[in-house]
Amino acid sequence: MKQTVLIAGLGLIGGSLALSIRETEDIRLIGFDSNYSSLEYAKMNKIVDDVYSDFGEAVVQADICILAAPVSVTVELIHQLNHLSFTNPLIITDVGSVKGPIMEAANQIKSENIAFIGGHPMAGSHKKGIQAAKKNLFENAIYVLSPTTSSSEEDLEKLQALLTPTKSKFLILEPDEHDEMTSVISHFPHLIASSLVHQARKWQTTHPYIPKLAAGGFRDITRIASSNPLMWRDIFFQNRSKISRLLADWIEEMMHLKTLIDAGEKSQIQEYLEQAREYRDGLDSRKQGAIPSYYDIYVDIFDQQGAILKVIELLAKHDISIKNIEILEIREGITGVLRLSFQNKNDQELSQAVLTKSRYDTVIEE
Ligand SMILES: NC(=O)C1=CN([C@@H]2O[C@H](COP(=O)(O)OP(=O)(O)OC[C@H]3O[C@@H](n4cnc5c(N)ncnc54)[C@H](O)[C@@H]3O)[C@@H](O)[C@H]2O)C=CC1
Ligand SMILES: O=C(O)C(=O)Cc1ccc(O)cc1
Repeated sequence: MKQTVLIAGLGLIGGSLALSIRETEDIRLIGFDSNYSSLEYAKMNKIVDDVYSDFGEAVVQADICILAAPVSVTVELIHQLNHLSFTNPLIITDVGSVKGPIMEAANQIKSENIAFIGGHPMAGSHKKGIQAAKKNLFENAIYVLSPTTSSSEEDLEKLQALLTPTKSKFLILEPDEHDEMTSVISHFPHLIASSLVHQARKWQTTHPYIPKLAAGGFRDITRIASSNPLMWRDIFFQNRSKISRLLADWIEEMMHLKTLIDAGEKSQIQEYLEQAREYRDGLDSRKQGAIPSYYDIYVDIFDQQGAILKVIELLAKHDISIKNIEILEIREGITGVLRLSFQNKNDQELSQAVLTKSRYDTVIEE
């Protein structure tokens, strides 16, 4: 019998999940969103079979429901469940970047027919909305699952089976442990990235060349500051106690660094940098990182008109999808370097073969 799967919140993450599971046999995929144009887009592009603008009407039909709205909305939707009646078993999961408040709301679900399993696919982008959704967004990413006392082993297996087409890697975590770790490796770095951008903006008033000088390093470390402010506001608010603790630690760490800098402690500063480099280099993010790094290739190009386009066209001809492109260095008349990022090793290796055949110099850093 066909299972009905509801995705509540058809944005970047909900839309990407829909795209990766929609070809599964024997499921009817339905979507709910408060934004009418997202519903229309999802229906027009056959991302889901049917759309609903009323959560209650949609969720009572579902066998599995994925809540993919902002964290605070997800909490509200969970509370709404207590005003509905469920006659058949229903597995509910979510995709929220913070688990604590969502699991707290889930613990208050009254219906015995609902099994709740927290979830968080650890991949995304700075874009938002269903138009930015991608079928392979979660490939190779960690997908955190947090079962509750309301869910059985069989429920967990059913959910994992549904999510298998995402090609992500499941990791079972306690919600609090999840929130602690994501505050360190995702939420807090985001705050710092935004603060660095603010610092540069302040200095620009007296140093107008700052934007021209902002090179690869500044761009690398502040990339995530270009993400969706509404979503991140919600994340900071929902995980504020953990983030505040990290801020206090960070301020202490900065004070320590200031002491070293003010005292001109060369050797201690070098040791600090060496220790950081050692730890950073040891993080083999492809094997153990929560947020996977992409598979990169560095390509030498010459500063000629259309040089970048030629590389892109060459790869497109071979149906290779590029996840990200960055120009690392290009000055007039001089060789530049393009960093191309791919979703998986296969695309990375295929691209290298294609580019080498066309006489490009490429490097893959191990
Ligand atoms: N963007 C990212 O990189 C990642 C986001 N997440 C989590 O995924 C969730 C969704 O984020 P995105 O898809 O990026 O955001 P988005 O802004 O692309 O999508 C959110 C969707 O929720 C809908 N929505 C907002 N309020 C609603 C309401 N009251 N009722 C019904 N629908 C409503 C919006 O119309 C939109 O379609 C968030 O909880 C976020 O923490 C998880 C992993 C990565
Ligand atoms: O693009 C990046 O580096 C991200 O940080 C994506 C991301 C954003 C939010 C999440 O909860 C998980 C992953």
